[in-house]
Amino acid sequence: MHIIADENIPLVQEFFSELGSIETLPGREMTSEQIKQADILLVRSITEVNAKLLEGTQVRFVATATIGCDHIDQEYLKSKEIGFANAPGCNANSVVEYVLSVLTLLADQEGFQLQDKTIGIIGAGNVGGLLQQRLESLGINVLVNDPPRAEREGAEGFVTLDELLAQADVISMHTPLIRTGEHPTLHLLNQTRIEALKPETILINTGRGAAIDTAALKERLQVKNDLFTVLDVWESEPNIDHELLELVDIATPHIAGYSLDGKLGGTEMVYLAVCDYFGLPVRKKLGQLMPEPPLRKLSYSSRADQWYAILTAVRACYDVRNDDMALRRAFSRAARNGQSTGEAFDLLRRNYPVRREFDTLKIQLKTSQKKIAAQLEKYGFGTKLG
Ligand SMILES: NC(=O)c1ccc[n+]([C@@H]2O[C@H](COP(=O)([O-])OP(=O)(O)OC[C@H]3O[C@@H](n4cnc5c(N)ncnc54)[C@H](O)[C@@H]3O)[C@@H](O)[C@H]2O)c1
Ligand SMILES: O=C(O)[C@H](O)[C@H](O)COP(=O)(O)O
Repeated sequence: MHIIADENIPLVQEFFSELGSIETLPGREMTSEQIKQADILLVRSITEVNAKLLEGTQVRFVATATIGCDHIDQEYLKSKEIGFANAPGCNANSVVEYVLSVLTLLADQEGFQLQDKTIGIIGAGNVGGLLQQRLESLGINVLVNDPPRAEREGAEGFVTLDELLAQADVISMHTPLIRTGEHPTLHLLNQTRIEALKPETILINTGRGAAIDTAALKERLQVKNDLFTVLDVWESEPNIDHELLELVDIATPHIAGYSLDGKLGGTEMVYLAVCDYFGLPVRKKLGQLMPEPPLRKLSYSSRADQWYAILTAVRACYDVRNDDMALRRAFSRAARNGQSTGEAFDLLRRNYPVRREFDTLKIQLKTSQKKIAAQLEKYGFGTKLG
């Protein structure tokens, strides 16, 4: 079998080489001509997979090593009996840790306690649901809006979008991009809803950029400048709106799900899906291909304060400010040199540094610090007393 894969799918050779020949290509520019001879096409979210790409090829199976599928024309695939898989939940924990990094940073900077805030989650699937669990275990009040789930499971435990927007101090968006149907998310936060946001609301979007109307958000920020905004995803990536970038407080290049753990999990999931589809034995396991690196250790004995321990641990693992700075620097450099900022956006994503998840950091504490250990564990860190 001939397999064509996006060049940014880690361990693709290691997982797939026994199944056939592998060719890797830049995902943004993949053409029908290039993939003509492929039996299997492995993509990430930057490749539009539709009739234009697949017509005239012999592709029999498409897999995306991502959670989101809005770049795939699944109806077309069905009509041509081409198999399909994505990687549900593969990087959910990474996104949750991104949000925790944002929240702890803001609480520290602005001097508030997370337990005093109401956090509204829009879209409570793998990512939003995990975030809800993590926040509730920390004693934070959470409101959830997810109409498809509310219809299936009953309204209890859910609020309407307008209730959430009116009550939440922090809004975290985790919806897929859905353009049609009963519950579309395209410009879910439209002008009216953006205007209705309470002053000082913290708005975080790690779902898909087009769930927010960029023009309306820009207008609110330009006219009132009274929101705190955190955007990881943008309309028209990689050619994002420069004025909006200047206006938001934390700006990152769609890397919330980019922990190494999340990316490799995505590769493993699509490998398993290919084996299943073609009835092939599963011969590779992530653990064999990438033995766990030794746990990193952090000693925490200097201060008895719980909050300081949390900040230290979160920052040691993932500090969102580094990604914000990298994006702004890359854009200034590109503008100075007359280069495309779209390319700079993609380059940052392609060369993203290794980021490990919270459970790979073990925090050594004194036996007297049991309470701190318990709190750190709720964030997902490993701890060791004594
Ligand atoms: N920034 C990143 O790096 C990153 C990483 C992973 C996923 N994502 C994005 O996050 C999205 C969500 O991921 P997930 O794993 O939780 O997906 P999921 O499919 O498990 O959950 C999505 C949830 O959104 C709900 N939903 C659908 N329409 C809605 C609407 N109109 N209003 C409110 N809720 C609605 C669904 O019912 C579902 O519960 C993905 O589709 C992807 O686009 C981004
Ligand atoms: O949907 C997803 O899984 C995420 O948005 C993922 O992080 C996207 O990464 P990309 O495919 O753009 O590299």
